[in-house]
Amino acid sequence: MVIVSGVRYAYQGRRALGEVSLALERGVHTVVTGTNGSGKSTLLALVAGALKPQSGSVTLTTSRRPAFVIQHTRTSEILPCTVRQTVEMGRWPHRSWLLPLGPQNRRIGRDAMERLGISGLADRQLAGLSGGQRQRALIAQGLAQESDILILDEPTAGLDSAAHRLIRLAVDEELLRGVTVIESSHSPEDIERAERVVTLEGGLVISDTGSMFRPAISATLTS
Ligand SMILES: Nc1ncnc2c1ncn2[C@@H]1O[C@H](COP(=O)(O)OP(=O)(O)OP(=O)(O)O)[C@@H](O)[C@H]1O
Repeated sequence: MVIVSGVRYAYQGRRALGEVSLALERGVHTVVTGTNGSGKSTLLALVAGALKPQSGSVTLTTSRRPAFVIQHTRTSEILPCTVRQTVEMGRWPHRSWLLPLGPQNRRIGRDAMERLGISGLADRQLAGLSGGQRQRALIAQGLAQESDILILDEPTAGLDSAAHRLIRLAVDEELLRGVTVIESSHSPEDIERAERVVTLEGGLVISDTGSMFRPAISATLTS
C-alpha cells in the first residue's frame, strides 16, 4: 500500500530522516514512535505527500490522496473558519467543480463531527477552541475525506481520556473498513494497540515489529 524506499530528508541541510525504507501493508495499523525530534512527523509528511523526498521515493498503490491529520499545534491560531467548515474541507475534493457542497457531502461532514463528539461545536470558530477540541476537528476532517490511507500525527497528544477513547474508536472503525492507518505516538496505550510499531531514532528506523495480530479492535467495539 505504501512503499518508502531509501528516503532521506533534511531541513536547511540538517538531517531529519536518514535512509528509511518501509513497506506498509494495506489495512494495517502502524504506529511510528521515537523520541522528540527523531523524525516521526517528517516521515508522516513524506508518506502523505506534504513533503517531497530529497532522495529515494514514496510509492502509494492507490490513486486516492491520503488523509493527513497534522497536530493542532501546527495550525494557525487565526484560521478564520468554523469547525463545520474545517471538517467540510475534507469533502472539497469530492464536490462538483465550483459548486457548493451537496447534501451527501454535508452529511458525511456531520457524521465525522458526531464520531468525534464535536457536533455541538460546529458553529464555533476553530481558533477559539481548546487544543483538544481543535485536534478533534482536524481528525474529523481526516475521517470526512474517506481516503483509504489515514495518517495521523500524534492524534491523542494532550487529550483527555474521553476524547482519547473516541479517537481510538474512530480509528478502529476505519481499520475495520480496511483503511490503512499510520500514526505517530508516544503513548504506551497507542503503541500497545498497534499491529506494527516502527521506532525511529535520529532519523533512522531502529526497530520494526512488522505486522502482528490485531488484538484490541473487536474488544473496543463490543465494550
Ligand atoms: N520545519 C523545520 N525546519 C527545520 N527543522 C525542522 C523542521 N521540522 C522539523 N525539523 C527538525 O527535524 C528533526 C525531526 O523533526 P520531526 O518533527 O520530524 O520529529 P518528531 O519525531 O516528529 O518530533 P516530536 O516528537 O517532537 O513531534 C528535528 O531535529 C527537528 O528539529
